Order: sequence, then C-alpha cells, then structure tokens
Amino acid sequence: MSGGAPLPQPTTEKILSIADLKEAADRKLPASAREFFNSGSTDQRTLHANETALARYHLRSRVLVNVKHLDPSTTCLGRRIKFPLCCAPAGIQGMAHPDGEVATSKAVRSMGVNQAISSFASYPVDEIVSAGGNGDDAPSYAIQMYPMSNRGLQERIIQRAEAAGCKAIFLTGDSPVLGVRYNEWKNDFRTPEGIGFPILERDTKTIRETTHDDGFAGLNDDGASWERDIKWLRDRTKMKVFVKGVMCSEDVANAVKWGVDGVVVSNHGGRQLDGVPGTIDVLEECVQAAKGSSVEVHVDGGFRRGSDVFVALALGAKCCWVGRPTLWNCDGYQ
Ligand SMILES: Cc1cc2nc3c(=O)[nH]c(=O)nc-3n(C[C@H](O)[C@H](O)[C@H](O)COP(=O)(O)O)c2cc1C
Ligand SMILES: CCCCCCC(=O)C(=O)O
Repeated sequence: MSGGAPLPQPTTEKILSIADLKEAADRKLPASAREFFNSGSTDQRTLHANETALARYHLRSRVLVNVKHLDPSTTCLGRRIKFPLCCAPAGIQGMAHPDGEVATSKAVRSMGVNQAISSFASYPVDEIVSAGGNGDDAPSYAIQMYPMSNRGLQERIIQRAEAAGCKAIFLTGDSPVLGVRYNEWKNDFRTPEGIGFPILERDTKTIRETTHDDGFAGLNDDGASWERDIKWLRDRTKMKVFVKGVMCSEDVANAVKWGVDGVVVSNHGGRQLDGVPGTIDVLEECVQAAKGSSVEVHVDGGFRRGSDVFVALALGAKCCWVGRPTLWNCDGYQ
C-alpha cells in the first residue's frame, strides 16, 4: 500500500482478548524471545492442533436458566481456587518481565488461583513461593521437574521445593529429549545475559555457553519409567505427584497402577512430539480411564477463552492450565 494518511494509532491499547494480548506481546519482544515463547516443534502441527481442536467444539446452550449466582470455584492442589484455570510451568519467565515467576506468583495470588513452577524458572523456588504471601489466600504451588540424570540435584530440588511449601511435583514425562524446535536452531537461541536457572543450580555463564539442546541433554534422564521414577519420588517426598504430558488412556491406566495423584493431559503446548493430537481430543478417553480411581485429570494446551475451559470441564477435567498467555502479559527485556 502506498500514499494516503498514516493509519491512526490507538493512544491506549485495549486488550480485550488473549489474541490482543499475544499481539501486544509480539510487538514488545525481540524475535528470538518471541519465537521461543510462541513456537512449537518441527512443523508445529500439534501447536496448531491445540487451538483448532478446541474451536471444533460447540456449546449446547440452554435458556431461561437462573444465572444470578454462579460459582466457578473448584479445588486444586489442596485449596479452593476461584476458577478452574491456573498458570502452567513455563521456563525462563525472566525473558517476559524482569520479575519473571515472582510476578506470576503475585498475579496468581490476586486472581485466587495456583501456579506450577518450571525447573527452568528464572528465580529460586522459595522467592517465587514467598511472593504469594501467607494465609488462606496464599496460592498453592507445584514444582515441575523432569526425571534427571543427576539424582543428587533432583533430590535437592525436591527438598527445597518442599521446604518452600510446594504442594505437588509435576513430573514432566514427555521430554526424554528436547523437542526439535527450528526457531531455536535458526536463532541460535541463548538465554539472555543475566538470567540463570537457579532451581537447576545453573548460572548465566554456564547456560549461555551451551545451546538449549545441549543444556537439556545434560540434565534429563532418557531412561525414565513409571516403575522406577514414581516410587523414587514417593520415597523422597510427601508432596503430591502428578505426571504431566499424558496423552492417552493407557498412560492414565499407568498413573492409576503406579498410584500417582493426578495427570496433566498435555502435549507441552506443541513443543515436544509434533504430530500428537490437540489435548481436548484425548481428554475424554483420559477421563474415562481415570474413572473409579483417585487420579485427578487436569489439562492444558491452547486454552484461550472461558468457553474453552468450560468445554474441558464438560468433558470431565478437574482444572485447566495455561502457559503462553501468562508470558504474553509481558514487558519484554532489554
Ligand atoms: C516458553 C514455554 C516454556 C515452557 N517450559 C516448560 C517447562 O519448563 N516444563 C514443562 O513441563 N512445560 C513447559 N512448558 C509447557 C507448559 O507447561 C504447557 O504445557 C503449555 O504451555 C500449555 O500450552 P499453552 O501454551 O497453549 O497454554 C512451556 C511452555 C512454553 C510456552
Ligand atoms: C535448556 C532448555 C530450556 C528449556 C526450557 C523449557 C522449555 O522450553 C520447555 O519445556 O518447553
């Protein structure tokens, strides 16, 4: 387009939807951070499947129903939360805002919901948890971790999380290796200067010397299994154990068999195995497989509006989680 007057620019940005929030974030973040947050693995089929699958579900509405007093609250990680949507573990939040996961902690407190803390958080677990304050309104926290090859480090992470007051471990089971993320390779993505992984006891210098692929490979144990890793955790902690990344009924049956407290139906926001379906399309089979057991079924992946959450609840989920929308509420970094 050429000529004509320049289009008027809004003086105050109105964020009315998660799509608006994403657009605003896209303008604030440098390309490497934006792509790291937004992208998925290889062809990004699964990334897109999360949202397109949700869009296929339609609501069967009713009329003349008294909706004066509605209560969307539920219980999650041992407390009543105001509505069934919490902040999923997403690493390197210091790249979205200098206060990173500490800011997220304050936000979940003010919204009356819970937070899961990535082991790749930019802040130590005790700082994040204490930012949520004390008392009845304090959020519950889960510490996310991968099965690790350094068992000593994994034990220290568990002990520090338990001492900080975390209520659960989210053991991410879908990442024996890091997903193939072309954006990270193209951008030679490195965690920015000044941001460390304190939970993993890694400082900026060490992190920046390795590519993400290499950094991940040194930490994760690709020999993990239900029989080995659930018992190993149970022997070391009183925190609840959830397995994150479950995508089929067979693995929910494993969760029941090995006595975990819950599963998060998740494809890691399309960042791990590309080609698996949108999570909403496997939720029902997972809920059915957990029936009659004490295993709670939670879900994440592409939730962008209240009615998406409603669909998941209608299909039997206990609670939904979001990753990217938290990051899109960002300031960027210099
Ligand atoms: C930038 C980013 C970092 C993430 N880091 C982790 C992580 O460290 N551990 C983990 O289990 N999941 C991680 N996830 C996946 C989220 O926990 C969650 O499964 C996913 O983001 C949900 O999809 P959504 O972003 O569409 O809401 C990450 C996601 C993003 C976008
Ligand atoms: C050194 C690897 C950083 C991975 C951070 C977490 C993440 O991107 C994901 O799990 O997805």
